[in-house]
Amino acid sequence: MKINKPKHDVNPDLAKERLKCNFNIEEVTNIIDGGKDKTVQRKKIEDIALNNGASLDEVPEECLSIKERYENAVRKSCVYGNLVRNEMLEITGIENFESPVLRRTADAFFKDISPFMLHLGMFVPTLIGQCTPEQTAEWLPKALDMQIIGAYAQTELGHGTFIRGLETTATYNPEKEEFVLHSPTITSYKWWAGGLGKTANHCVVMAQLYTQGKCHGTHLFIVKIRDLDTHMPLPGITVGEIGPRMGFSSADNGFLRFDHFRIPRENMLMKHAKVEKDGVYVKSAKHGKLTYGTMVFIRVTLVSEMSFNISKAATIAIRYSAVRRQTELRPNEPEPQILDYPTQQHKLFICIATAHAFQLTSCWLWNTFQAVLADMKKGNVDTLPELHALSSCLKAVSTSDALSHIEQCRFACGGHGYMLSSNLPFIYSFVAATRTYEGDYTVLLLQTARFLVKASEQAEAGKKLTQTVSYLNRTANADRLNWDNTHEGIIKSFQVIAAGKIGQCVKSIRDRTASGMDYEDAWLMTTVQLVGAAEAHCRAVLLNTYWSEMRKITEASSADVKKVMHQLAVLYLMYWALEKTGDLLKYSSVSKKDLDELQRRYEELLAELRPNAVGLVDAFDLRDEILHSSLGSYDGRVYERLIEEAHKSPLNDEPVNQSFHKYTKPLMLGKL
Ligand SMILES: CCCCCCCCCC/C=C\CCCC(=O)SCCNC(=O)CCNC(=O)[C@H](O)C(C)(C)COP(=O)(O)OP(=O)(O)OC[C@H]1O[C@@H](n2cnc3c(N)ncnc32)[C@H](O)[C@@H]1OP(=O)(O)O
Ligand SMILES: Cc1cc2nc3c(=O)[nH]c(=O)nc-3n(C[C@H](O)[C@H](O)[C@H](O)COP(=O)(O)OP(=O)(O)OC[C@H]3O[C@@H](n4cnc5c(N)ncnc54)[C@H](O)[C@@H]3O)c2cc1C
Repeated sequence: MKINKPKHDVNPDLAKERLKCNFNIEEVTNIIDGGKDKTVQRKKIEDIALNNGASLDEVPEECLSIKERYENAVRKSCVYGNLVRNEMLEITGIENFESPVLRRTADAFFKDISPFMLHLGMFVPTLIGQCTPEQTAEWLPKALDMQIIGAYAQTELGHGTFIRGLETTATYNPEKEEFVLHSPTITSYKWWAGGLGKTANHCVVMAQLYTQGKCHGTHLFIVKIRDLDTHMPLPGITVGEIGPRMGFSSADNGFLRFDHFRIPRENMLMKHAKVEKDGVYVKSAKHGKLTYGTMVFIRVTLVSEMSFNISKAATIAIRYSAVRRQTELRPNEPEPQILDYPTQQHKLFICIATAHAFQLTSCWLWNTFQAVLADMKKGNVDTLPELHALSSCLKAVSTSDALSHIEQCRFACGGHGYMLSSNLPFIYSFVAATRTYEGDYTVLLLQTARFLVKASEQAEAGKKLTQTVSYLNRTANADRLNWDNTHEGIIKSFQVIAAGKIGQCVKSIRDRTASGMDYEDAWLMTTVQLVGAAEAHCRAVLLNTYWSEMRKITEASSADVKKVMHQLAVLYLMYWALEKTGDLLKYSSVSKKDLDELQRRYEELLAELRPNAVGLVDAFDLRDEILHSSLGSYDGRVYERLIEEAHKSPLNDEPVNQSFHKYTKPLMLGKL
């Protein structure tokens, strides 16, 4: 495999690590990419995007002022957008405009975030999923060609989670065949939408639809908010940026207020429900929640996004841990590489395994999503609730796990991991937002719990359940599972834990209603348990999917690759079994002796994986331009890069800062 040759000598410790690797790295890269041809395609696209140096910043993004950072990000977005439009989409095919390969190259341009991200990330998918064929013909080519730039304005100052509580109104006027968009209260300001503040000239707006004097709930509208030539906000539109936040600092998350702003009837996105010219409302024939489709789509894509982010953090932390030496183990012996500490391996090897677990699960989820879309095309929406439950819990758990693993990667890099030049803080703050946006963690797990409680009741009634909950048919009446210390045994025990927790939730709700509580209160009182049950279900799905997909995908692999992929999956199973010993003790016959044995095997496995650690992160094949890290580059020149980055700090532009003469010296002389 062609590796982008480092310009400098590779750090000797890192070079030695690469000699130790006992499997074919290229083979693993091909598995991650989804095949050899996909690796070739990805590399071709990366060469187009990255070889001309357009992504490089003279001054690091983080050293710029807010305005400069935004302006620089727009500049790079335009260069990048142009490359996507003119060269990259030709290779992926226009239908793959959200291919992870494009997503990956975008990271080389933006340490933080592109102000255009939501244009391709949400605006375009909404047009694809919510427009009639006529609307698609009108809007989509312009959006894909970037003649118009869009945002997705759903959340308001007062409501994000509870979509039915949104207050923006769209009132239909049949005489003029127009909708009037209005923000009636301060809490109805649209708030948060990425790219809305300064970049977008259009946006998709979620608003309460009124026609013939009746409210029909939230629907989507496409709205032009700025003049295409001058970029000035149109009359009736107040738009701006919401201010600095934890991350997302090179983008313009926006606010938007409508003052009786008129749009043509054709601007309601009418694939599912519509308003006729005379004002008659025609509801969706298929399902009431199809306007939420973009959210489901993004939740599905976020699982692969989390795999990518963990793989970046793991690459940085593992390469750094191979270079970094700290603390004598024995007097007069060289300090060991910190990667030799089992505690360090415990923090980091699970990250490699999780990146693979999420990647394989995301492919499986994507196929499930495509199958549901195909069903819906034929008018069958029966599979939608399961997809909603699955995408909700996988989005919640993958973003939450990614966040804690990335934080562990930062801890694993000690003080240097706190430097922005390590890139770990950027990765962390980006992923921190994913736990909240597109549906908060708790809220989404409670959506899954609704589905699980219904499924449990169906299992109780002897009905056959769909695939992801079919374990409830087998385990509904099981009390404590007989512990079986095999891989399949661990997966089964997680299914029994999930079934036990769901059963306990159903019992709590029933006990509470039997004692006089109404159903809503009984549900509310049980929500802490319900969140735990949905998380347990998600763990069972993740473990089962990772294990079975790993076995499938490595069927034709070489023996060494099979072995290392198998070791990672076993590590994942054991890690989670040990994390959840309390649940295992409660729901299975596992003994202290069994758990001690599991712990011993886990520690041995860390040691077995140790020689392959650097090879495994090299297999993610993340170019230095994408990693943006002083600690994680391929050549391991950690200390040299930290010093080079320090010299880029604007505070080092002059030997004495003016504040000394203005403030410090007068203070020292008692003249302040
Ligand atoms: C180069 C390419 C780059 C690509 C990059 C990709 C990465 C993209 C990054 C994007 C970056 C930032 C994006 C951030 C964007 C946003 O955050 S947009 C805003 C997102 N907002 C949310 O997610 C809000 C969360 N809230 C909800 O989803 C719903 O309100 C909630 C589900 C919580 C409840 O909805 P209600 O309308 O109140 O519904 P209920 O009455 O509770 O439920 C009724 C039944 O409907 C079922 N339901 C709900 N949602 C769905 C759904 N989506 N699909 C199918 N079914 C659904 C629900 O379960 C109930 O069913 P039941 O009655 O139990 O059978
Ligand atoms: C970086 C970023 C980018 C974003 N981009 C966009 C965008 O482009 N477009 C857009 O429309 N929106 C966007 N959002 C908004 C985002 O979708 C919402 O913030 C998110 O859905 C959470 O909603 P909320 O802010 O109303 O939180 P809240 O719902 O107010 O949550 C606050 C707390 O209350 C809890 N809670 C709320 N409801 C319940 C319940 N029913 N049961 C139990 N607990 C509950 C939550 O768990 C949480 O702990 C973005 C947000 C961020 C942070």
